[in-house]
Amino acid sequence: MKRIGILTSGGDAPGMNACIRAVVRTALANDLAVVGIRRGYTGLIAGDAMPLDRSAIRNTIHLGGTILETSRNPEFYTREGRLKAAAAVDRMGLDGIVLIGGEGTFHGASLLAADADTAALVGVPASIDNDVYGTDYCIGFDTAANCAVEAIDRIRDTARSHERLFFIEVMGRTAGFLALESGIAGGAEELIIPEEEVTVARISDRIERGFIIGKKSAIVVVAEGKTPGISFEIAREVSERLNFDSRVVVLGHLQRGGPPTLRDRVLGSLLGFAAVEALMEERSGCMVGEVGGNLTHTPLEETWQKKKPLDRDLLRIFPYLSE
Ligand SMILES: Nc1ncnc2c1ncn2[C@@H]1O[C@H](COP(=O)(O)OP(=O)(O)OP(=O)(O)O)[C@@H](O)[C@H]1O
Ligand SMILES: O=P(O)(O)OC[C@H]1O[C@](O)(CO)[C@@H](O)[C@@H]1O
Repeated sequence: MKRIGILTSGGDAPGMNACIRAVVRTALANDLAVVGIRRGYTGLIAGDAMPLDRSAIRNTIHLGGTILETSRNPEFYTREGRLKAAAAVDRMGLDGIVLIGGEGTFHGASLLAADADTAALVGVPASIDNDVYGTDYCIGFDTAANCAVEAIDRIRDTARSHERLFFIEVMGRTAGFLALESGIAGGAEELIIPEEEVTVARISDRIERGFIIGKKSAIVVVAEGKTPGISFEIAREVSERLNFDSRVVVLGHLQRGGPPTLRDRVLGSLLGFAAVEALMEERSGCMVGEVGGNLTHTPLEETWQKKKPLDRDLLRIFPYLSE
């Protein structure tokens, strides 16, 4: 292992820069050359790389987003696109690549490894959705969840003052991690997550029960699921059923930006170090993660083929604490 590349792919996540910084510093300390590949798989296909030295990553640990930029690249879904990427990896003379991204990024990486005899590939989980199997937390989740809790706190002030029902939609394409943890921490009255069957009748009944026992306002946290903006329809139906005024707030991309929390900086640093260590141990086709406080290596295929479950205990306590 002499020369490695690093890229960020999929949605940006706060803490990606801490991870890039850790990869660069660990690699340089071990006499490996590092190049940054710009804009995820778009840059990999184009061979768009820049040398990364100590000055490139200095003063970046506190920055949200990704200094390498990122993309969602349609061409990588095709074998032809991935073969172009493999050819570019050869041209760039890379022995290994650290891929920082989510489950889609690792799905693409697994297919790249199957299509071509290419550089060693090691993934680092980074997604505010936290939906990657093989790690308790993904880089970026903690910052996004704290952003959602702050928003819920602010909305609670106005909800209480006006005696209103609010639907707050958080991100999480097919996963309820953000909704569950921010809902518990923000004291939400109800949760709507893709992992659970939910009906307008159930939501309405729960809110009504709260009113009967003396609540004057309520907050429902909704995971966007596959349909961002779904909260507007749900809010309309619940409002009609209860004959009670409601408002909707979609947090959207607000949750993806901002300085990473301590947890995301530490996780990014740890997993960046671990990724370079894995490459030096001649591992390939795996993702580094942290499970139960231990560093782990999970085959890339498992990271997207297996479904990461929500914390059962958090799901169990929610109905008791929300009443
Ligand atoms: N099934 C797939 N086959 C080939 N490439 C894929 C596949 N899924 C995703 N990719 C590639 O990986 C990129 C990133 O995936 P995706 O957009 O799903 O984000 P992600 O890594 O899951 O991150 P996030 O959780 O933030 O959305 C895609 O734009 C595409 O280039
Ligand atoms: O930036 P885009 O392409 O709008 O992606 C939005 C999606 O990305 C995620 O934020 C994950 O990064 C999902 O929760 C959301 O559905």
